[in-house]
This record gives sequence, structure tokens and C-alpha cells, in this order.
Amino acid sequence: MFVARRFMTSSVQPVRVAVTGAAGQIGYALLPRIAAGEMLGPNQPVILHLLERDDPKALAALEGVVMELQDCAFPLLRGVVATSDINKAFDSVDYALLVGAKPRGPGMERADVLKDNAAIFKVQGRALNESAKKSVKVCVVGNPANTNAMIAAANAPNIPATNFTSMMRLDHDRAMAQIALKLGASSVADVEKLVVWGNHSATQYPDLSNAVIKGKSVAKNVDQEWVRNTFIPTVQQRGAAIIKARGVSSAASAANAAIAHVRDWVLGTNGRIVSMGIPSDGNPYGVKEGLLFGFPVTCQNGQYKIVEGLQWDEFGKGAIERTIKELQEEKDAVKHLL
Ligand SMILES: NC(=O)C1=CN([C@@H]2O[C@H](COP(=O)(O)OP(=O)(O)OC[C@H]3O[C@@H](n4cnc5c(N)ncnc54)[C@H](O)[C@@H]3O)[C@@H](O)[C@H]2O)C=CC1
Ligand SMILES: O=C(O)CCC(=O)C(=O)O
Repeated sequence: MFVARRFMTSSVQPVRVAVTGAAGQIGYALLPRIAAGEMLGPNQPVILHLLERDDPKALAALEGVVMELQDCAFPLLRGVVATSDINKAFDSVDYALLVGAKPRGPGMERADVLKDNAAIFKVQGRALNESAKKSVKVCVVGNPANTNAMIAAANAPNIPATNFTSMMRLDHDRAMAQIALKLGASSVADVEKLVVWGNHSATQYPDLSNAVIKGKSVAKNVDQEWVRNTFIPTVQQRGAAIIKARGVSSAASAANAAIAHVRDWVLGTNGRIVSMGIPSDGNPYGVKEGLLFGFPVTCQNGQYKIVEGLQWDEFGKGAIERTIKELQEEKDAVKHLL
């Protein structure tokens, strides 16, 4: 299936954005926002490349999504390629949001979908290598996101490994919201210098030890009992809580986080710290190399940079060790795909 539509001309050249799993629930929440300019800015026209499984139901649903995108009459949307052909989907793309994968159900951990999903990311890494621009920026959302991003990078030798990132932003935003709720911040945006380290899983370490609200230390205004027994488990288990409540996994908040992840990477964070899953090679924190790990970063001119100099206390060191161990176990389980 191939659908392309032109609307109007502009002096700014359109960029190509691939979204996999485009007919899924995150895709449905994500695509109108990309087409509206929320991800790449209000002056940047886009051509969407939408990939779905070669399955009649999935492709019929995708056709419906394309019709709705047309019906929104987004001025920045300069074309839509809707396809189950992976090379067409990644042809000359500047950005790729790899969302399409099997979500976990109630009672499962994210690592439980590793076996089913890992193979998808080998194929997609290879196809990106063959068809995408060498400068393509990749954000992996499909779970387990960190390890999937590592697999895709390992199968795309012509694209810099640093261009493959995984989404930790939902965890970051969840943690910001919990702190703002606890301390009655007038806006979540007042919470700064928060970090979510490690894996997008129940071993992640949401770390508020450096966080501030309007310059005031968060850690000094909350007790350790709340941090360890409420804040950290709430953030770590939020995905499961949403699956339990909705019957399906988070979609609106996941799409929002994907938009924020790519927007900040491309347009910059103005000095604010955000959490991104990035290759651990050469990191200043002594995290084992060869992993895809959530780090604090700032972004400028389309590049991310790890924020240096943050400290972990003994509790933090233990948490970091656990999340490294889990990522290493995931890596060992997929070594045949690397
Ligand atoms: N990193 C994060 O913070 C989050 C990750 N997720 C993950 O995102 C993924 C997608 O979630 P939903 O959209 O809710 O799932 P969904 O099941 O609603 O949609 C997934 C879509 O991907 C498609 N798909 C599956 N394999 C594909 C392939 N090889 N190529 C192209 N399309 C393919 C399916 O046909 C389906 O339309 C899941 O793995 C989920 O666990 C979800 C929320 C947050
Ligand atoms: O939890 C899951 O497995 C799916 C959604 C997700 O990753 C999340 O909400 O954090």
C-alpha cells in the first residue's frame, strides 16, 4: 500500500519521519502531534513514513489512520507513505520512532516480551542501515526499549551507534509528576535536575537526590521513607499500574514522552536535564560499556551530552548495580542478534 499526498509548498524542506507500529495505540496518539509540528517545531514540514505488519487487519487500521491524518488537514504534513515494506518505510528517513512491538499484558515484566520483540529490532536495524539517511536519529519505544535499541544499533554498522536511543522520558516525566504532586509545585516544569538511570523496567533508578524545585532541594523536603517506599516503586511500577487500570498499556503518555524525547534531542533542552537511554560507551559514571543505559543529558544543536558530576549515595550505588545487572542479562539473552 502506498499513499502520498501533497498539500502546499514552503521554503523549508520537509523531513521524513518513520513511525513503526503506526496503527497501534501509541501510533494513534503520536502521529497527529508529529503532523501538527509538536515534535520538530511549527516551521518544519514533515513526510510521515508509516510501517505496519503485513497483516490485513493491521493494514486496514493503518488505512484508517491515514484517512484521519488527511482529514486533519495539517499544513505541515506534506505526504504520507503507509506500507508494510520495511525498506520503503525507512527510505531516506531523517528520524525513526520504533514503536511497533508486542506490548506486555497484566502480570508480565517487560523482559517477558524480549524474545518476541528482539528479532523485530534486528530486522529494523538492518533496514535502517540499508535505507535510512546515515544521520537518522532513532528513538526506540517498543519494549524492552533499551535492549531493542542496542540490537538495532548493532545491526546498523553504517549509522553511528550514538544515533540509537531508547525512551526513558516517560519514566522521567512520571517521576517529575510524583515530586510535583508531593510537594505541591505550582507546575511540574518547576521540578529540575531529576534523573532516571538505567533500564526502562522495574529496576530503573528514579533519582531525586539532585532535584530542585525553584532552586530548593527536593531531597531536603521529603523523608527517605517516602522516597524509598513510595516514590521509587510508584515510578518503577507505573507502567504495570496503568496496564492493570486500563487493561492495555499507557499510550497517550508514551506518545507524549516520545514527542518530548525527539523534540529535545533535535531542538535542545536550554540547559535542562532530561533522561535518555543512550550507549554507555565512554560514560563518565563508570557504568559498564556496551549497554544502552538511561543517563542525565542536556541537548544542544541536535546532540546530547551526558551531564557529569552527579553523585550516588550507597543506596543509589546499589540501585545502579541492579539495573546494570538486568541490562547485562537482557544483553546476554539476545547475544545471537548482536
Ligand atoms: N518505552 C516506553 O516507555 C514505552 C513502551 N511501550 C511499548 O511500545 C510498544 C507498542 O505499544 P502499543 O502501541 O501500545 O501497542 P499496540 O499493540 O497497540 O501497537 C503495536 C503495533 O505495532 C505493530 N507491529 C508489531 N510488530 C511490528 C513490526 N515488526 N513492524 C511494524 N509494526 C509492527 C502491531 O501491528 C500494532 O499495530 C510495546 O512494546 C509497548 O510495551 C509502551 C509504553 C511506554
Ligand atoms: O509497561 C509496559 O510493558 C508497557 C508500557 C510501558 O513500558 C510503560 O508504561 O512504561
